[in-house]
Amino acid sequence: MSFPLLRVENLSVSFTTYGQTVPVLHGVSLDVPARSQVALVGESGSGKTVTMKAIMGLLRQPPARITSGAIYYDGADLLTMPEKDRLKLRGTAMSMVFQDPMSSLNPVFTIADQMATILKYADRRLGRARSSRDRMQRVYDTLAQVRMRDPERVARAYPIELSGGMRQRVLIAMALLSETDLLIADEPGTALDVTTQAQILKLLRDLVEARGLALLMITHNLGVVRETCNTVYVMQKGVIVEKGETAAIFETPAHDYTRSLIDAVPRLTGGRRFGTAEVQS
Ligand SMILES: Nc1ncnc2c1ncn2[C@@H]1O[C@H](COP(=O)(O)OP(=O)(O)OP(=O)(O)O)[C@@H](O)[C@H]1O
Repeated sequence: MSFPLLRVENLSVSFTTYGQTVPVLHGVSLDVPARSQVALVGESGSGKTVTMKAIMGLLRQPPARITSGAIYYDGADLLTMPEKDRLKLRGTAMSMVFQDPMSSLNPVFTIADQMATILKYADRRLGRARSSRDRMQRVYDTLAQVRMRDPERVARAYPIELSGGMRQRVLIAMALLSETDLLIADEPGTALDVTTQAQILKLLRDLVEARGLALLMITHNLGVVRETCNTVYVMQKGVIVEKGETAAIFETPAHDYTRSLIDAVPRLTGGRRFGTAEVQS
């Protein structure tokens, strides 16, 4: 059997709180082939974050419990492999870009400190030797790759000294530090104004394409999907209700729920789409 880079197969998860068990994912399956850009879209509470956490091994069990399924990375089941092998993959083969830069960056350390630490751990996990000078050079180079004009100044800064857009770019740089094959992005730029978010999404798409990475984008916004992904999985109440090429999904959505997500797409140009009519603000 040939596997895509990432395959989630028949994944079911439930949560037990106050003695009550509530299933939240019901047999979720999705594929992310190498070098593809795939979106998992659904409204708040549909189960996107739980899916992402299960993939990254960040689901706390309990209260969560994976009741069925498998998650294959490069053909190996992440759910049954020894924890040390899984840790090796996280932050090296697959990395995350989080949506909220302020809570993902440590306010008391400079950007350089935080990036160098990530690099140090990635090097250690991969058994790679690198001097601290080489490490700093790599930090500057990576900041330049996310289009920071003055990487050395940014590296010296504390998170509070940077704008929201710059902080989001730092998070992308952090995810790129390791030679990752798969980037999982959780609504990057959501907290930013639409123009800055559009720049962040373009940057992400350019980097993913230039480096031949696979991208799994998690979002509630089909507008973000249109900017970044070729394939879409639509999730509702823990079930994948529709899957298809992005253009086809926008053209002929098969599911009522998908149609309602399309109708709710905020325009990056300002304005909003209601049905087929476009209203400019
Ligand atoms: N720790 C938890 N304990 C109990 N239930 C949880 C927990 N985490 C998530 N859930 C439930 O799982 C379901 C899916 O939540 P999830 O966070 O994956 O949604 P989401 O699609 O990512 O939403 P959002 O876009 O708001 O982040 C929700 O019903 C939520 O209440």
